[in-house]
Amino acid sequence: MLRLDNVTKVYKVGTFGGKAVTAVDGVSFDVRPGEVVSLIGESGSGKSTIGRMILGLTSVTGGSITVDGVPVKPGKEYYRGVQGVFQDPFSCYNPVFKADRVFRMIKETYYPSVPEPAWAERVRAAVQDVRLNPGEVLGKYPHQLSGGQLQRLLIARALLLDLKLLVADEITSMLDASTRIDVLNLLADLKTRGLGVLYVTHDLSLGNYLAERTVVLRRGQVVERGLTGKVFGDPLHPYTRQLVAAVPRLHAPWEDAVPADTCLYHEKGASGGLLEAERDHFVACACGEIA
Ligand SMILES: Nc1ncnc2c1ncn2[C@@H]1O[C@H](COP(=O)(O)OP(=O)(O)OP(=O)(O)O)[C@@H](O)[C@H]1O
Repeated sequence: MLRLDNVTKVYKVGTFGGKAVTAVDGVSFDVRPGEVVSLIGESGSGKSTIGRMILGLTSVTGGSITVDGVPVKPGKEYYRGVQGVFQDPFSCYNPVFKADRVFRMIKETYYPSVPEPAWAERVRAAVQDVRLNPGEVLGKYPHQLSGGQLQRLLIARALLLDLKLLVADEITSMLDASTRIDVLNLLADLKTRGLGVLYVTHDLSLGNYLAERTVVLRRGQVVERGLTGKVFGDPLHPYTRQLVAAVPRLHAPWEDAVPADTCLYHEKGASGGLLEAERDHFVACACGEIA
């Protein structure tokens, strides 16, 4: 469904755009219907840039991004099937309007001919689907709702469309632990409706909890990707090993990652792209990481 092929993003920065920052460099992966793929990497690795390109919020410099074979095309039809939810739910609402105005905008744009009572029923159902009580949340201003409630209303809003793909960018980072799990479980529910979810996070344990497949990004490049159990159960790239070793564990001391002394990619004589080390488990060259 979502497919990125050799995608690159170069930002022009500095006076008159004289300098170039390569934020994303030759990235390829896909998201299938009914699965969550997590995009993991340190700050500045290019995760949000990838999300923004998929949502048509910034242009692609090279390569291609398609949804069901169709290139990203910002506009009404595209956003009917592809939506984003972001880290700070408050920034998505206008504080002077009641929070459920986000639903009104969907109706005006996509469903102007649906009669009001039928629309109100659809909104109520979508709000219940995200485990909120319509009577408690509809009709309130954003400041009268919690971050978790606002985040869920944004997901409900997305559910009112014929959604194929949801880009969820750090959506749980401002939530407390119990609300975070609620929202994560909600994303997991979306899978059962056949939606694809790209879950952007720097938190490996949340990605591990939720995602069928994982893409590990470093400095704009994919260093490892594949089935989540394989990527985190048997990390092949030194950077992924560092990430796994850095996950805090209760009642256990921090562990150092085992330093890599060989590059699997070159050991296996791979060239170009990623090495398929085993089925559904790919790794990049790690020569630059070997001491
Ligand atoms: N609009 C922009 N103009 C210039 N450079 C940008 C722009 N947006 C991002 N960058 C640069 O691109 C790189 C990737 O940024 P991006 O926000 O995609 O990373 P990220 O992995 O999402 O980071 P974080 O986890 O901190 O949000 C960084 O070096 C960043 O400074």
